[in-house]
Amino acid sequence: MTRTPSSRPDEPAVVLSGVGYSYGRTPALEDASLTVAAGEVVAVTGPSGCGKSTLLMLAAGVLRAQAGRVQLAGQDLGSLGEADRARLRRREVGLVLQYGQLVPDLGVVDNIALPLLLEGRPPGDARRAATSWLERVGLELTGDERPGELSGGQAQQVAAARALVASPRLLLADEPTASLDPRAGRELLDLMVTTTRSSGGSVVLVSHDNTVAARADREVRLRAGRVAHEVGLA
Ligand SMILES: Nc1ncnc2c1ncn2[C@@H]1O[C@H](COP(=O)(O)OP(=O)(O)OP(=O)(O)O)[C@@H](O)[C@H]1O
Repeated sequence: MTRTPSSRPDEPAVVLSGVGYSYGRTPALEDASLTVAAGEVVAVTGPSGCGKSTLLMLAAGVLRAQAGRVQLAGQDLGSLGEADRARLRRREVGLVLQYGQLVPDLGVVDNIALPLLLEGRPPGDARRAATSWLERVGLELTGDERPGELSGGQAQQVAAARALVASPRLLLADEPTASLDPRAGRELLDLMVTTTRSSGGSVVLVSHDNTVAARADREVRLRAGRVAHEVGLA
């Protein structure tokens, strides 16, 4: 497991303070706050359109908060330019999005290896680690398949492997099991939570699914772009 010098073990993985975000005239989040402690697993739930994915994208620094502040691994994202935000995200965050978002022209193993290659790991090492993650997420593939040849569930498993391969300090997952059958979904969720936690990392799970929320220490419910309710589950 590798930890970067910037991340202290007791520092919250991410802190969102009074954040706001609108897509043009459509408000998505307003004055939303959330702190995810080191090692914590948080489920973000709420009805469609309440701002869950937007919150996740702000936490990852993919979107930039229009109000309030986001600190990722102790760094204020608002003070960083695009390139520095991308670098910090690459180092600290594993992102699993709803539809996998894999690189279409790369084979499955190369997709999984990508975060390690971008960190400068030798290609042979990176591919070996990627191949072992392919098995750990439960896929029996050669590794040369292109994302276009995968089912939705397989694409989610590959996306999870890509997010986990670099031992992220913060795993952010948007409906990570939506395309999987219940058993495969449970197994993938377990793998994501136990692996990230065992290396001291934190997990944020966005989901409609109660079984996903039940896997968390704490559930944060959003309603119409605001944190409506927090439920301790542990
Ligand atoms: N790219 C976009 N352009 C315009 N409006 C958007 C965009 N993405 C989201 N929105 C709007 O922002 C609001 C919050 O959307 P968001 O996707 O964050 O909600 P969500 O809770 O994740 O929804 P779901 O559970 O359906 O995925 C909604 O009103 C949505 O229509």
